[in-house]
Amino acid sequence: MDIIKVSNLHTSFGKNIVHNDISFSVKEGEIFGVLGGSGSGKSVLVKQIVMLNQIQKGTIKIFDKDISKLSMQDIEKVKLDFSYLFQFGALYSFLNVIENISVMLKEYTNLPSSLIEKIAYTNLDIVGLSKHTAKLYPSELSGGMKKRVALARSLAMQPKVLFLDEPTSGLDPASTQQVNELLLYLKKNLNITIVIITHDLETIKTVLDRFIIIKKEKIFDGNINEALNSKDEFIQDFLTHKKAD
Ligand SMILES: Nc1ncnc2c1ncn2[C@@H]1O[C@H](COP(=O)(O)OP(=O)(O)OP(=O)(O)O)[C@@H](O)[C@H]1O
Repeated sequence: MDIIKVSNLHTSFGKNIVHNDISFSVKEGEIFGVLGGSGSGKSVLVKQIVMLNQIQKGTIKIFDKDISKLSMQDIEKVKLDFSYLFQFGALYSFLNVIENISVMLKEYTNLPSSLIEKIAYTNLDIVGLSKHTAKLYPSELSGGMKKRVALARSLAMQPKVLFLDEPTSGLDPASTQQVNELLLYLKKNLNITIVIITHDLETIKTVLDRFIIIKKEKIFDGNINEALNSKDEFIQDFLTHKKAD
């Protein structure tokens, strides 16, 4: 089943044409990548899907519903099924780890605080952090740990679709590998669809089920083997990082 279906999307800012007739779909349960060089419109595209940016031309369907035709009530409902982790998804510096993970639950649910704490600890465990980290403040965490806490906060609301903008940016290779393993673990153990913006070759090769590459137009749609077999020079350069940044 298609969870997201983007059709004939056109986006421009003044004379800057960012998306020229982009269509693709994301299937339930897959880890899907949105790839492209810097400024190619990846973030704008994902923000249009999560309804933070306006669609100028074209349609986006979520769970088979055209998002431009949703009622305010439906928009709120769909937004609860989504979790969007920004590139620099900052933690609240004045809250400890477990409080950071609980923030959304406190704001958007009426659950008793004892249950919220339980859910927060469960998600701390899911992202591979021990309960000894629960009372630490963000300034006491490594970059990789901060990413895990931000991920735990996103997962706490039990989203159907998780959107991640550069989940491994700024991490060393070992932490990158750990986050990649975590994403595969989430896919296997939680019933979740993940859409990732990434430049990271390791993530592209080991984590993504399928991906698109955009460069105004969609220039690729498929899996890593298909991409590696492509005769397109841009795609080959992209996959060897000559053009990814
Ligand atoms: N609100 C806006 N007004 C004008 N131009 C915008 C706006 N938002 C984005 N852009 C332009 O749209 C283009 C795509 O931006 P976007 O942030 O989606 O790129 P990206 O592919 O995510 O880049 P990066 O990999 O560097 O994060 C850029 O040229 C950017 O300057």
